[in-house]
Amino acid sequence: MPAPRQVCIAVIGVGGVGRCFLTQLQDLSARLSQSRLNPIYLSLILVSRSSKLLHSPSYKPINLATWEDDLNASTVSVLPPSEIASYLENAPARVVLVDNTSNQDVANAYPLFLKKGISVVTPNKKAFSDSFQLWKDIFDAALNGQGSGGYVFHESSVGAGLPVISTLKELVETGDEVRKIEGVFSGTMSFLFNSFMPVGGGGGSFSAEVKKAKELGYTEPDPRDDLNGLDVARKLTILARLAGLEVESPTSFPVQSLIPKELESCSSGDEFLARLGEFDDDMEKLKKEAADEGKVVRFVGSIDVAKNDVKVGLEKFDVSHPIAALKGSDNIISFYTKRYGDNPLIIQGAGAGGEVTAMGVTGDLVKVIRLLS
Ligand SMILES: NC(=O)C1=CN([C@@H]2O[C@H](COP(=O)(O)OP(=O)(O)OC[C@H]3O[C@@H](n4cnc5c(N)ncnc54)[C@H](OP(=O)(O)O)[C@@H]3O)[C@@H](O)[C@H]2O)C=CC1
Ligand SMILES: N[C@@H](CC=O)C(=O)O
Ligand code: NA
Repeated sequence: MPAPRQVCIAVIGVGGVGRCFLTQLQDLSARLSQSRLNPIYLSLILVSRSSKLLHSPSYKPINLATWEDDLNASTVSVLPPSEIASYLENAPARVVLVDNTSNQDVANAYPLFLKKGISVVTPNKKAFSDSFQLWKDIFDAALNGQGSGGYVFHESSVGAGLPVISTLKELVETGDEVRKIEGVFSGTMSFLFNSFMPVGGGGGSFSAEVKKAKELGYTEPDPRDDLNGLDVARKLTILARLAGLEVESPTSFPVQSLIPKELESCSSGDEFLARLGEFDDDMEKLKKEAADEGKVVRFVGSIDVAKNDVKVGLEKFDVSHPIAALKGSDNIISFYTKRYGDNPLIIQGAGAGGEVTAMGVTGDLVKVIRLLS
């Protein structure tokens, strides 16, 4: 029988997604360690939030049942990514870093982690949708890119746990020609328009639905990052790059913002949310204009690969269109390819929420563990 193997895990970010991930990690850890033929032991060796960090110089595993109390009791301040990388590179087994933040500094350090042999799994879009140079640096360092370092997987950076990135990669790797990708890419925007402007009329005020989307854990930490279209633009940047386009950044193509001009100078997300209701009438007008044409408005994006054309914004849809019929935070993503012809390959389901996003992260972790074992 082969010797039992160990994989060390470090988790940065324990918010809506991070907490769900840690619960899923506890289950996964129990299942892998109980395998009779091929046990694998997962050791959590670092956990951190924005203010605090828990780790041990001797790499003593953190208890997955008590991590939260133990982290709260920690007196260690958060460390810069370079120090975290130095700690992790000397761990007693291969390490997977799970970044559950939306932090740019952590994202910028992925090439460093990867070069040190540390694998990265993450729902954080920042690294893959920032400059094209950062994208190149990551995949030049990664073992599942052109490099010899750790592995990198980021399924939940688009469509939460839905298999969007793995599907696109397989289309490309098996030689299909991806022509167009289009759909609804934001759980927040989907929820907002499905509940503010449902087919058949009714719906709450726009500002009240934004607050609900935040409470449900669908929005980015600052909901302005969803409403300004940038979150969708980041997802399209990632998909366009995977489809072969050298998109320079999420601001290098047209993106429609739903932030009223007067609120662009708000100094915080809370101030923005407190004042958003002042603009509900504008959104009601948009709703009425569409209804008068027998349509609804939805926030969509598209990538035309041949034309190198990416765009994000509002569009009107007939009430019979599948995009108009979406429910809750559902995303719908259609891949038009040479093989699939006029009938696209379609992926649909919840595109935001802690559990479904964490599932994509845990799925990526399982892929890395298999590759490392
Ligand atoms: N929520 C969703 O439905 C989806 C989210 N995502 C992505 O998942 C990621 C996490 O989202 P979500 O859980 O909703 O966000 P939250 O705001 O709920 O959680 C973010 C966590 O990151 C921590 N954090 C922020 N900066 C740092 C830092 N420098 N060092 C250590 N910890 C830090 C925060 O610390 P503290 O607790 O101290 O505030 C918090 O624990 C984001 O990148 C998001 O885009 C992707 C798909 C869907
Ligand atoms: N805020 C995002 C979360 C997932 O990426 C969304 O609403 O889709
Ligand atoms: Na996904």
